[in-house]
Amino acid sequence: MPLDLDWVRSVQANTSAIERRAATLPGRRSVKKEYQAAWLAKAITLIDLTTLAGDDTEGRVRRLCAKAKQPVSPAILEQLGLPDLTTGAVCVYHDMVPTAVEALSGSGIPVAAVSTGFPAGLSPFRLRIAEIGESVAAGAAEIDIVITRRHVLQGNWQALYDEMAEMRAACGEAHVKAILATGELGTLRNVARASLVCMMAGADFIKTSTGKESVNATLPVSLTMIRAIRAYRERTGFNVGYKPAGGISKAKDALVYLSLMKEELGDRWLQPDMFRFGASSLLGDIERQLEHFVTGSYSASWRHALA
Ligand SMILES: O=C[C@H](O)COP(=O)(O)O
Repeated sequence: MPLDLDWVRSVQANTSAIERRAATLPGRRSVKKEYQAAWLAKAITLIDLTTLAGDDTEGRVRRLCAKAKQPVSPAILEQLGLPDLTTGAVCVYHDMVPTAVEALSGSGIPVAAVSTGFPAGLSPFRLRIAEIGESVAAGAAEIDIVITRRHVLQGNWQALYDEMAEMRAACGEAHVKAILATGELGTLRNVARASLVCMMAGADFIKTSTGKESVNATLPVSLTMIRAIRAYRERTGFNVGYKPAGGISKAKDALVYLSLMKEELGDRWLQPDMFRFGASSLLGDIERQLEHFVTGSYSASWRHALA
């Protein structure tokens, strides 16, 4: 849709109310036993299993892809009655896209590439656009772009909209997730406004963080972005997906996020085309919990070192 500046400037965020609501979430009694196992299995299908490290190698990416195809040991999956469970996607740097595409071939698991000069997003704009094209040509079905934080901090919504719209166009058929790097946006009001502008410019998903900021996904930020998605849906009829990313590494945290999605947006946002966790180590903890559910004992975390 065109940029609606009146709408953007009218958006406010009541920080203390958002923080109060977010603080009630982790302390609640959680689901137990088979209900917990079912929610954790659901969480696995929503993970963008990620490696975004300077020392990534083809070998590491191939191991990660094997893990995405078979996220939990076959014995546990058999007991759960879920033999075909996979993660939602594998997320890598552009350079690793061909390796991931080859390793996942035939599995139906999409490859997501972080493009546009990730994580700072400050390389020349034409190079950021070219990088998207190269990632798509290499087989990435999903592109995680980073926005220019400066545009938000300066309230230059037109520049943010134009940037996002051009990146959206460069993605073609690929799905685009807009990383806001919320830890660098200063206020929750900025987070809400940036979310809205990216949705207006065509983002399929809005995503909290690169995982490289000093503050990554948080519940107050998530509540702010989820409410922006809800407002956008109510006003335009378009569903936009949500991806919290960075620092989500415990199964119990995943359950809190899923309950938040269910309460705020409903079951539609518990499907892989509407919700993802961006996480490098969450799967290992979920696997431990599922093993405990099936065997009654906890395994050492080193047994689940990968992912
Ligand atoms: O988008 C995904 C993040 O980079 C992953 O962050 P994490 O390593 O803290 O799970």
